[in-house]
Amino acid sequence: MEKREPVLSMRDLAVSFQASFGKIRAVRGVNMDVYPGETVAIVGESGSGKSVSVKTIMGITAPNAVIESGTIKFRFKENGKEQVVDLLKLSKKEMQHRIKGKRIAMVFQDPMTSLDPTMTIGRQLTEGMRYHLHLSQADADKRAEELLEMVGIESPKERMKNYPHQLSGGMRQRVVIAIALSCNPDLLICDEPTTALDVTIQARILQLILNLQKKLGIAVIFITHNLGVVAKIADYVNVMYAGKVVETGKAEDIFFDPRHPYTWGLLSSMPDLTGDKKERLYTIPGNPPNLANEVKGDAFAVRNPYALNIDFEEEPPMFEINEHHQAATWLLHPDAPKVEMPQTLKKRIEQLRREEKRYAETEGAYGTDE
Ligand SMILES: Nc1ncnc2c1ncn2[C@@H]1O[C@H](COP(=O)(O)OP(=O)(O)OP(=O)(O)O)[C@@H](O)[C@H]1O
Repeated sequence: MEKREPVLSMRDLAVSFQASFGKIRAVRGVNMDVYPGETVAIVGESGSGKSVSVKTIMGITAPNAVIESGTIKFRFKENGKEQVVDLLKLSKKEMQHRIKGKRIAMVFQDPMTSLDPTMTIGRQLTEGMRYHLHLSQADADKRAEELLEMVGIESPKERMKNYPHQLSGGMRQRVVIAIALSCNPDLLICDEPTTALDVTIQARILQLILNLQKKLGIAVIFITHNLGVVAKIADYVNVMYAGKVVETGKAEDIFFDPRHPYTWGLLSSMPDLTGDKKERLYTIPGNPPNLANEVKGDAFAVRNPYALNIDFEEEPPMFEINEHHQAATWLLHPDAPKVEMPQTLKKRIEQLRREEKRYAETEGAYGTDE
């Protein structure tokens, strides 16, 4: 069997920001692999470094960002030949010409940040195709119409003449997705793509991304702090805390066999995990650490009811649970005391399993595409 190679492979990425009071260590050594045709979710509380990690992939970090270390290898075909480049070594011009919008595209939370209010939808859709794919205006127009149709926009010919403000929020995000897909990227990065939309529209946009991902077979990195969303879309999950990935695994590892107490906390505090509205939810005590200070030991220790003495002294390495599941917690050290996840979480996971089974049996879609 042919060896599977990741489309994107991030190693030891560390990014900090220069602030007037010192350095903020926003991303502190992140590894991540994304394979063709698979969806990798990044989850974690606000400020855990999700956005900074993916913005670094695109080379769009803030001017005060400093890349302290790391490599981001990206594999793609160029002129029929396979290429592997370290995105961190490419110039701005090369990123613009060879990668951005062409081979890696991004969908942000607020569609208005990606759309130009002064340009028609048609022009915004065709620009990238003309620049990257060298299509004639007529061919680009034709493909733009097809793309709008694919993302579920009716009367595409008419819509092409509209300006962004003439569309609803949900429609605007569909247009952004169409633009992102217009040059057939190998990797699509979605940073909270549904958060700014109202709940019913959120489900539809999510279903759209899911359908397109399946249909086109592209790799997707999906950032969210909603684990309910992750359960529906992800093949792999990276749980981030204070600038690090603290647990990584297949979706079933993270949802059915979580090992890091932070993941336990996240799963216990997610309201839409099981859909039981009456359930009383857990809140992870305290706040994430201030990354302007040096972190000693495990950054989660002070909030962790299961912390061991060593957690306050030494940072835990990644312990392997199986070949695709790892977690950075001293609880997995062979000498650590046996600690189990909280009973209430165990019950939630059992309920989630039952729901998954029911969902699989009925093949029920949650939300529809239209
Ligand atoms: N330009 C900047 N200057 C200083 N600090 C920054 C800058 N950009 C981000 N940060 C800090 O970096 C850390 C990580 O931010 P990031 O946006 O990646 O978090 P996140 O996990 O994506 O959170 P959210 O879910 O709220 O988007 C935060 O502490 C944030 O305040």
